Amino acid sequence: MTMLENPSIKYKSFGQINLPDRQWPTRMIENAPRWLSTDLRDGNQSIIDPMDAVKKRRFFDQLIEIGVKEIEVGFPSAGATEFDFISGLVKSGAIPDDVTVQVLTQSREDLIRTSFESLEGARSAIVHLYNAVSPAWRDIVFRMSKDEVREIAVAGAKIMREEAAKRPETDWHFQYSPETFSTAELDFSIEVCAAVMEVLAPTPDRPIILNLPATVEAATPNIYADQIEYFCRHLPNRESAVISLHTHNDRGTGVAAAELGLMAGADRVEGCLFGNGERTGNCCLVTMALNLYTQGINPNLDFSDIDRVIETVEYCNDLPVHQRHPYGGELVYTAFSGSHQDAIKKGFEANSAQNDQQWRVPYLPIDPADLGRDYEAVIRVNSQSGKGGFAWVLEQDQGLKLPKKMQADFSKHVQHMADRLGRELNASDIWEAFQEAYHVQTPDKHFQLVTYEESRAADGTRLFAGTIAVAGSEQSVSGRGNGLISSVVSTLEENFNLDLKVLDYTEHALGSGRDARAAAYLMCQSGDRIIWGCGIDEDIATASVRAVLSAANSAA
Ligand SMILES: CC(=O)SCCNC(=O)CCNC(=O)[C@H](O)C(C)(C)COP(=O)(O)OP(=O)(O)OC[C@H]1O[C@@H](n2cnc3c(N)ncnc32)[C@H](O)[C@@H]1OP(=O)(O)O
Ligand SMILES: CC(C)C(=O)C(=O)O
Repeated sequence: MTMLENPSIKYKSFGQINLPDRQWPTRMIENAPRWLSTDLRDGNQSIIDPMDAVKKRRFFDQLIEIGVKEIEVGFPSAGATEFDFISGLVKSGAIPDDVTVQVLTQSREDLIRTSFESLEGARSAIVHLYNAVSPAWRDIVFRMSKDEVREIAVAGAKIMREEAAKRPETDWHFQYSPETFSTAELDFSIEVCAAVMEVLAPTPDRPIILNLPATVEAATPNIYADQIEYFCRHLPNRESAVISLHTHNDRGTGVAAAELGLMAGADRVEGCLFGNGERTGNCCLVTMALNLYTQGINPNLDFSDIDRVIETVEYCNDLPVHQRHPYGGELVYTAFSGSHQDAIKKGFEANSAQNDQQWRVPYLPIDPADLGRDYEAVIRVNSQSGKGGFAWVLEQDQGLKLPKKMQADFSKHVQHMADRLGRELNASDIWEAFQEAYHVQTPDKHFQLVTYEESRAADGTRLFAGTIAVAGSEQSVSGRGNGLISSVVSTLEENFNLDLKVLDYTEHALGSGRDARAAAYLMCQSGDRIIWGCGIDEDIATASVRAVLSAANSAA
């Protein structure tokens, strides 16, 4: 092979479809399509080690749990593993009444007959026949004329009709795919499909499924949409056909093509979870469905525990789901960077304060909780993070709502830890940094609270008395009146030679029920330093005394 100076000359533009009055660009998707999962066929045929029966069954059960109602369970004539799995599944009674299984076959007599045999006893099933129709396959693979290629399909359809008639106990449905549809002449695809329809005689009540594959994605998604609209407009007896889409992702736009294909008039979408499939994969059903969800359309598929779905898919396919895969990837809701974290934190606060249910959180197109992801997936802290990030983690993990100015103070400690460790900080790292920075319940500190009691004098005045351990030895502190904090501060100043001026104080309840506690935050000036303290205890009064001691420890 010689190297060309400009290899792009090997390829030529796909060109346009002659459809000047195309309607799809002004249409919207308004309803969920019918979904077919081809994970157990197109997905399975493209993985290094095809699934065994155990994996296939686990995948099948997962699809049922998600709510997929049409499932291509395999290619029965591929071999004993496939045949036995399909036949076993049919006989096991594991196919729910509202689920229809589908099998794929080339248009070859022996393979079609084997496919029907595998479905013996099924309540209802779809037999899916295919043959390629585009010029390259006609010339290179079949070495046949158009008429001969059309005849492959017609002959196959006749055998399907015959095999179905032999087994009237099953509710048979037929599907035909003009494989390589998107690179074939549209009028020829229509001609072949119409010929198949003549044999199988579909009606509006018992329609045929015509599945129009972009077997290899070769053009922009608008071209595929044009092809679908053209096909729908020119197919004779259109009302007796369900138009199904089967896109691949060679150009990275398999989902986009399927979305535009729905606007162009299709009724059904075939694909695989997380886009598994030949080469770059099939249309990703997760992305497709959740894209609808974010437009206010119920996709009729349940991804509320997406991690469980990922676990199944990764186990059965033995392939990882990429961390950035739309909706499911481990990192797709995660913000590490400061300004993103700040906006997300504010978004969550605004979202919980608003009355309507409209989701409006910057940087998050979907509520991760809808897919079973919790706060840990959303904000993660490393050296790129800002105060919004760790404040969010502390709030979610410990319930602490740090005052804004204290966040800035704590930020230095977090930055220091992130730089020192050179890795992401998890919730327990941040909590450890916080406890260390503010001497929260650290037993080796200068000032420790030993006892604290509160009572009322006869005239109602608040009295408090406590014991502080200072560098190992115990000292009493006491005070009266409402100025609990200032009393403790002045006791400390008088007895322990401390210089603390209280600048700001906030407190809030922490947790609820039997776990209810309180947190108090204190900002003080000591000389020319600004010092923060934090106290956490069962009641506000004790928490605030602890906050004073926390600040005192920093000042000491
Ligand atoms: C785009 C898609 O994903 S299509 C689905 C593809 N999936 C699979 O192939 C997985 C399962 N397949 C298999 O296990 C095997 O292909 C089998 C067992 C079904 C058949 O194997 P083989 O008999 O060795 O045939 P093979 O698949 O190599 O096909 C080659 C022959 O079938 C013909 N052929 C290919 N597709 C079709 C078709 N859809 N209809 C009719 N004939 C076809 C080819 O032209 C070729 O004919 P030739 O031998 O006269 O040149
Ligand atoms: C058999 C058909 C539907 C197929 O898998 C494809 O064209 O990709």
